[in-house]
Amino acid sequence: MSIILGVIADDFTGATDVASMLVRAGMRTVQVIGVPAADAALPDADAVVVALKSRTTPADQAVAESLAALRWLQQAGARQFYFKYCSTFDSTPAGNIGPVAEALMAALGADFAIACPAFPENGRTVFRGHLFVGDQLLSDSGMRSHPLTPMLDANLVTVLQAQAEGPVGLLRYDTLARGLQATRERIAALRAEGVRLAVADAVNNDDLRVLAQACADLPLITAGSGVALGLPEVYAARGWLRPDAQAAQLPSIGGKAAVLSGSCSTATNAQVQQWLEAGKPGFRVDALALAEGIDVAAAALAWAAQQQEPVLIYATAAPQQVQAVQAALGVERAGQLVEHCLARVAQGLVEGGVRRLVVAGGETSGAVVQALGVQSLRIGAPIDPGVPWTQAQGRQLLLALKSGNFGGIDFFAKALGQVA
Ligand SMILES: Nc1ncnc2c1ncn2[C@@H]1O[C@H](COP(=O)(O)OP(=O)(O)O)[C@@H](O)[C@H]1O
Ligand SMILES: O=C(O)[C@@H](O)C(=O)COP(=O)(O)O
Repeated sequence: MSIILGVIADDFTGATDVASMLVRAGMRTVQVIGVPAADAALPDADAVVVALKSRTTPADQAVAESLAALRWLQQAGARQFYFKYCSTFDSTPAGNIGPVAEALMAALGADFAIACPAFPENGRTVFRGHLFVGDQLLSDSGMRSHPLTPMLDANLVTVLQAQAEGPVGLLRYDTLARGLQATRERIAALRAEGVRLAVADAVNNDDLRVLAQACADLPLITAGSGVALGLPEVYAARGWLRPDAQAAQLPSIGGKAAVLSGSCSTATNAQVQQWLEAGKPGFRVDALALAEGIDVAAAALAWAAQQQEPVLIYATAAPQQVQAVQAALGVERAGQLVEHCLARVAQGLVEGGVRRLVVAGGETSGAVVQALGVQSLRIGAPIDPGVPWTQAQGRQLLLALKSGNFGGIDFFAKALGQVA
């Protein structure tokens, strides 16, 4: 049987987030790492999420990879497509949300798509086109000082218009509140006005469900993971999907456990601090030492081998420390040095018997998963909203890829506790 939904995700944690949303509602979902070979076996699933690492690459590269993912998903028989980006709309004036969305639309012959990063369960809401993180505007939140994609404007219409060639409009909360018919009519009016991408408000899950239904006949949805919450219901109503209550089952896997953290988000900083304050073992990766050529990965692995309990190895640092490192090394070099180090540590840990690994940070997870040679992930139950345990397919290895800003303060211990 061919798949129903084909998702193109711009980073690896974002991919597990949207996959988790689909699995939760009974859609059997597989996440593949990168675009599979043309002759690769088709996963037995209702939805396939292609995880790219295209959020911060040059826009033309992100477009090319996303189009390759689209072609593969089309060949796999997908009936609808979904471009998943971050619930905090992580991007730069050069992209990559606008260019990728427009390229996918062109390839699908679509004249309209919504753009909605809302994920109310995790505090991301869109109101009058402005993105809130909890009670703060995006631009007042910790995303202001993100190492790679600082978000300085909460007005998504402005942010997206700077990245897009076609006109960007707004689909407002008061239309959604009037229900499906009103939303469909507004979409028709926006299309008639020539709007090609419309930022959609959503302040709660009901809004997301209305959006999912209103977009049921559009070839492409562009969104965070939130809108996906309403899709299984749409597909079930069409008779395409029989929800599977076992969709989130993973085997239990014994062996050592560890946590790697390269995210510098507010949430991850608090999670790392809590772990250390609880007296659990932690090793700090010093980015400046990496730049001096010191073999920090080897030191971290030697230290980890001496510990009896699960370890945390982290580069996570407060915004001022990150800025100081970036001033010394440059943003890209600092990021790459840290990612490369944590990826090597992951390889060493797995070689040393670690079978349950939590990784914090999207780019970091991308580097780790690639270094471990993982090709696809089966998605399990969520630990906290948006972060499921996953199993590297065909391997005795469980991975929890945590989006930087997701998870409660005790996330690391909670995650490990669930698969102890
Ligand atoms: N101490 C540090 N100094 C500079 N850059 C860092 C430091 N720690 C981590 N980084 C880099 O910051 C980036 C964090 O991005 P990511 O892993 O996607 O986290 P998030 O999910 O919070 O966005 C990565 O490129 C990582 O290598
Ligand atoms: O939508 C989200 O917030 C996440 O799924 C996501 O994409 C997070 O990315 P990182 O913060 O870079 O992990």
